[in-house]
Amino acid sequence: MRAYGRRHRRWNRRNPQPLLFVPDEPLTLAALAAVGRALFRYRSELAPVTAGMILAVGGLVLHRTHPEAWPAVLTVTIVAVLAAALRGLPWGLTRTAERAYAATTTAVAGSWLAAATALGPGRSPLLTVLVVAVIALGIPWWGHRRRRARVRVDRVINAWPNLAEVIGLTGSRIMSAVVDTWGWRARLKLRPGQSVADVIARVPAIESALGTRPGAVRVEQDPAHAGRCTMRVLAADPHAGAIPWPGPTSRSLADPIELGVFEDATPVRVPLLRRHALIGGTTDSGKSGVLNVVLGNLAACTDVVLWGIDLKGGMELRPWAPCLARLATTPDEAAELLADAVAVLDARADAAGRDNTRVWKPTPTAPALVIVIDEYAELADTAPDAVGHAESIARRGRALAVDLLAATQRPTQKAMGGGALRSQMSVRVCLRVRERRDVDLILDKGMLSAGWHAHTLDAPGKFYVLADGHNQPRRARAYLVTDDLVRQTAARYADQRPDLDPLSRAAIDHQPKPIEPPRLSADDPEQTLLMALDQAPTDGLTVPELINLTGMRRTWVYDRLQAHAVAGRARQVTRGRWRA
Ligand SMILES: Nc1ncnc2c1ncn2[C@@H]1O[C@H](COP(=O)(O)OP(=O)(O)OP(=O)(O)O)[C@@H](O)[C@H]1O
Repeated sequence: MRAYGRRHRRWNRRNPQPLLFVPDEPLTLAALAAVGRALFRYRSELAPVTAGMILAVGGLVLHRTHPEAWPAVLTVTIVAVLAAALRGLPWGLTRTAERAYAATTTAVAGSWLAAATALGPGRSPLLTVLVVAVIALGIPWWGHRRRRARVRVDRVINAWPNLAEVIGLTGSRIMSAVVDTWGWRARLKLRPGQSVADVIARVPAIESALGTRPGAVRVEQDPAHAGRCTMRVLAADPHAGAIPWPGPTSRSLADPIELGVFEDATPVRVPLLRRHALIGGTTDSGKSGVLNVVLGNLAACTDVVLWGIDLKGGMELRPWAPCLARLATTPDEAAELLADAVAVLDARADAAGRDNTRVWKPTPTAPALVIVIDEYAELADTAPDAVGHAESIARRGRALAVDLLAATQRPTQKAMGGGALRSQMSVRVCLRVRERRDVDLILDKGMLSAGWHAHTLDAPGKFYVLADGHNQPRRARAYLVTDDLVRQTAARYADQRPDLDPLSRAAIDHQPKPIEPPRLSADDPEQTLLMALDQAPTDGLTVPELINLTGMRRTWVYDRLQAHAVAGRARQVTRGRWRA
């Protein structure tokens, strides 16, 4: 190209020449350049054809110059086939299918070259065989998912400088990129002055520029360098389906609890010993689901006594009753339970002071006490006295192994009884929230702008976790503990539950009320439900009453009621009240 306007030399700085360019090379050269660029761009797709052409030319040259060299060609082929099949060499292939493909292709290509060296590539049917082989071996190549992904990534890397300019990240560079099971990830080096917050703020623009689905891009800070980050592009959502709970992995409170899995399939392990935990999220975001995973693990720990507070009439925690030493379902019971926990705390603090020990080390004979509270806001509203006790436990409980685990929809100042409690909770699990600002309420100030975008979580059980060892906004999904698994797990570990140590027991100056068993008792909850519906009063029973009677979870009761309604075995008398 050259600048237009040799005839307009009079143009100078004051009267600038319009910036017009015309090609000064012939059209054929421009066309050749375009074809060359296209061949280079599609070099991966064209690789089988290119290989076929190289073989044809190679065969011709060898036949003309060294026709007697075909045994040497065959020997090299055998060595190359063995290297590809056994070691994946020279491409470093690890998968069996890829090694088999490489070995087959090498064997076919080498045999053809040996034949062409001896006989000449023009000898019938060698050319036909070559064309058929290129097509037959090309099909798996063209269809190979990882190869196509790699090509796409290469193109993005090449186009990144332009894309970055459009997105508003001018000067950033992709340093390396790797294709993985779920998509690909790249290490980004930012221009001096740019920060990861700038990249996070531009995630929707990046998704648009890369042409991905919305919500496909994740950005993680490089812990070692403020000007670097990892950008993950997920071709498909690894958390699209529910992940079944594999069963308890902890045997002691000292073991971290496995809540679910991150998007790269690594498990989410959260330490709970000497930590209070807050689980927040809007309604139906999966708070009880996370509580179930935690309870399922704690039920298997022989050094923890579990107490529960569930002011929804025991709807969520009653199924765990066999493993709970106490369950409060009314505000008065909750206040009493927390007061007793403070008494335990005081006794332990006294003992620790006398013995000059700083921390209470949980053992099966001197277990920790974990108090699980479902819907903390309800407690703050209906039992304000209890809030003072909860705050006292939050402030002093960690060293003495009395921990709180609270779930709530919105941990506002009011709901958290002033916020003193929240500030003591060092494990935060944030499920889907309705309003963006709730992210900062549940996690901490500034977390929303730091990339903890819980308002974009799109399925129950998806969460972000902030805890020791988890300070990056990585999405995870909690395991799903089905109602049947809750029942089985609670029944399995019921006999192994430890009692409080004598010191703590003595601190509680009254005999706690035993957990009320369900009024009807058939072994099969399905039978219990049908009996309850049969014997229900004329205005029917509410769902919480049915949960109480069957000992099953809300979702189970709803599902069974729908099924019985369809089969004509149950009907809704008025809204929310059921009978046979
Ligand atoms: N990890 C999970 N994977 C898949 N589905 C889940 C998961 N956790 C919960 N769910 C489903 O989401 C629904 C709501 O879950 P859950 O009752 O735990 O929500 P919640 O936040 O406790 O609701 P609420 O605020 O009304 O008590 C249920 O149908 C449950 O089966």
